[in-house]
Amino acid sequence: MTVQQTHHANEPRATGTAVVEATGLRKTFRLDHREFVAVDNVSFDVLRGECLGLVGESGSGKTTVAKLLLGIERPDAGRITVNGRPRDHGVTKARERRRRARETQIVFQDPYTSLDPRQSAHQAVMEVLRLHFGELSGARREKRAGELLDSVGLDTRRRHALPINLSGGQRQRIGIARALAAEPDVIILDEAVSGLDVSIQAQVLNLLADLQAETGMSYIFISHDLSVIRQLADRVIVMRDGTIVERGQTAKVFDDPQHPYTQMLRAAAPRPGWRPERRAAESRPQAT
Ligand SMILES: Nc1ncnc2c1ncn2[C@@H]1O[C@H](COP(=O)(O)OP(=O)(O)OP(=O)(O)O)[C@@H](O)[C@H]1O
Repeated sequence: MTVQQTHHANEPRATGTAVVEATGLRKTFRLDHREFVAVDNVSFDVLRGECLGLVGESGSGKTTVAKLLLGIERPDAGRITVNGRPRDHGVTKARERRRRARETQIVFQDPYTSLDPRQSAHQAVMEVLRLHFGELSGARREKRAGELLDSVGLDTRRRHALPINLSGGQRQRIGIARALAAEPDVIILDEAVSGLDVSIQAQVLNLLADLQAETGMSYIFISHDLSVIRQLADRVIVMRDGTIVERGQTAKVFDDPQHPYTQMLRAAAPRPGWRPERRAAESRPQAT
């Protein structure tokens, strides 16, 4: 096991209302003049207040599903609705883009590339607040920025530092604070804790669970790491080569996987007691 257990794992929170509904999604790319199917016949919903896990090896189509949901990629077939409204691709009107940003936000794996290197955490959050809550006074927005940065645990000194002077975990917290600032219905977390040290990973997962309990928003949590999915996701979808091979309540799918691919993923995942450092020490030549 690479991360500690969080205290919120798999507590039922969802309300039963679907925020996101995806039906029959298909996405192909052209590679070397050949058609390549990245996502094929993928259907799922995300309930209000739930965390849906999307698990699968690299290249299984998880990020493509996220891009389809955000409207960054256009599906070749299928339909996506968010809060009952179809999510068509290629929206150009600023007002519609803003409305969508209030519905869905994404936090990427590498916060460094998605953050503006010239902006501090405070400035990044203020920018989102100005965009979405222009009707609030400057003082109210300042107060809200302070609350958001408090909630992700960035202290006064760090919230005014530039990203280059922060650790990976601290930068990830900026990404989360910025996503939260829009008060979205759904946050997509795409390998959002994968690059972090184990202890920081556990802190960020706990933070996400706490924030979800407070706000009732939904998460789509994308990861190739079964142990982090197990901690946060109520339900899980297992993807392989662009298709869903298994789905269900997270504990049930991981404790009793039915599909050979899920069984293989589980067998390949590090278990409690697995200590890479011990293996390394064992194979290291003895000092003389
Ligand atoms: N713009 C694109 N053009 C061509 N092929 C693409 C494009 N985007 C994704 N693919 C291909 O589609 C497949 C699915 O990619 P995707 O990024 O969705 O997988 P993933 O499960 O998120 O993997 P990872 O965990 O490595 O990000 C991969 O084989 C990828 O190379």
